[in-house]
Amino acid sequence: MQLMITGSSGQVGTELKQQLAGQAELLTPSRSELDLANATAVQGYLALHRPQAIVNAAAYTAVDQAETEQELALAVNAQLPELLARYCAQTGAYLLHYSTDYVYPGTGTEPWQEDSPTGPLNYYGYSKLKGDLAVLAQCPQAVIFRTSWVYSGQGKNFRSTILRLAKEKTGLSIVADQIGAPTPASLIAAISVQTLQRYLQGQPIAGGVYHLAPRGYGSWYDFAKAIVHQAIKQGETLALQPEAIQPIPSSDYPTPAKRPLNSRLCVDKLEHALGIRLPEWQQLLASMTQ
Ligand SMILES: NC(=O)C1=CN([C@@H]2O[C@H](COP(=O)(O)OP(=O)(O)OC[C@H]3O[C@@H](n4cnc5c(N)ncnc54)[C@H](OP(=O)(O)O)[C@@H]3O)[C@@H](O)[C@H]2O)C=CC1
Ligand SMILES: Cc1cn([C@H]2C[C@H](O)[C@@H](COP(=O)(O)OP(=O)(O)O[C@H]3O[C@@H](C)C(=O)[C@@H](O)[C@H]3O)O2)c(=O)[nH]c1=O
Ligand SMILES: [Mg+2]
Repeated sequence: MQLMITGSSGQVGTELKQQLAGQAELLTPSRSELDLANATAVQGYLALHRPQAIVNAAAYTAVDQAETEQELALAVNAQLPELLARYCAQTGAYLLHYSTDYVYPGTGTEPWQEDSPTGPLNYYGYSKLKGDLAVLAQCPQAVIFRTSWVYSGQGKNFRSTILRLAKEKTGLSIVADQIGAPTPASLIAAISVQTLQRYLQGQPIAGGVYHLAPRGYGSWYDFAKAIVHQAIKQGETLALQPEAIQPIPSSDYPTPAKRPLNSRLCVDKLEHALGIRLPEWQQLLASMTQ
C-alpha cells in the first residue's frame, strides 16, 4: 500500500515514519519537495502519486504566531485537510487526521466528550476546528484523533523547552490553572498504526472524532515538575531544582493567544473502539529516555 505521511519531519510524523517503516510503501515529501500551503502543488502531488492512504500529521502549530499569521495557519490547518479529505472521498483512500484540545472553550472542569460543543479561544484552535469540520463533511469515513500537549524526544515542545530552561535558570514560573494530559508523539503514532492495521484487515473503526491522550490529568506546572524530577533521576545536571518551580495563574503569564483552562479529554470512546486501556501520562513520561 502507498501511504502518504504529511508533516513527516514533525513530532508525530517522525514517530509515524519510524513505526511504519517496512509496513507500507511510504510517501514522505519534505517541505522543500511539497509546500502544503500550496493547494495546486498538493493536488499535483496527489494526482501523480495516487496514495491509497494518507496520514495528515502536518499542521501549523505555533499557537501565538497563528494570531498574526492567520492566512498561513488557515491554509495548513483547514484548507489542506479539506483538500486531502476530498481526494480520499473521491478515490476511496483512507484518511487519518489529527486535531487538538484547543478546539474546546476551556470552561468547567468536566472532561470534554467528542460531541461536546466546541468554541476555540485562539486562531490556531479556530483553524484546526475548521479543518475537522471540513474533513468530516468531505469524508465521513475519515478518523480524526483529537490529542493534547504533544511532546517527544525531538523537535520543539514543552518538555524540550523546560529541559533547556532547567539548565540555564535557577527559578521558573509555570501556569498551574490550565489542566490537560501531556501526550507522547510515540503514543499517537502507535495508536495510528493500530488504526491503520484495523483498516487493512477490513475492520476499520468508525469514522469520526476520537480523543487520544493518556489517562489522568495535570497542569503545565505538574508536567514541568515531573520533567525536572525525571531528568534529575536520570543523572542530568541542572541549574534548576524542582522546588524552585513556582505555580502561577494564567493571568501572570500573558501571551498573544489565549489558552483554555480545561483541556481534559475523555478517552473512553477510543479505548472502546480499539479494546485498549491507555496508560497514565506520568508513566509514559517516566519511560522517556532522551
Ligand atoms: N504539538 C502539540 O502540542 C499538539 C499537536 N496537535 C496536532 O497533532 C498533529 C501533529 O502535531 P506535531 O507533530 O506536534 O506538529 P509539528 O509542529 O511537530 O510538525 C508539523 C509538521 O508540519 C509540517 N508543515 C507545516 N507547514 C508546512 C508547509 N507549509 N509545507 C510543508 N510542511 C509543513 C512541518 O514541516 P517543517 O518541519 O518543515 O516545519 C512539520 O513536519 C497536528 O495536527 C497538530 O495540530 C494536537 C494537540 C497538541
Ligand atoms: C515556557 C513557559 C510556558 N508557560 C506556559 C504557557 C502555556 O500556557 C503553557 C504551555 O506552553 P506552550 O508554549 O508549550 O503551549 P502551547 O504551544 O500553547 O501548547 C499547545 O500547542 C498546540 C499546538 C496544541 O495543540 C495544544 O495541545 C498545546 O500543546 O505553559 C509558563 O507558564 N511558563 C514558562 O516558562
Ligand atoms: Mg507551542
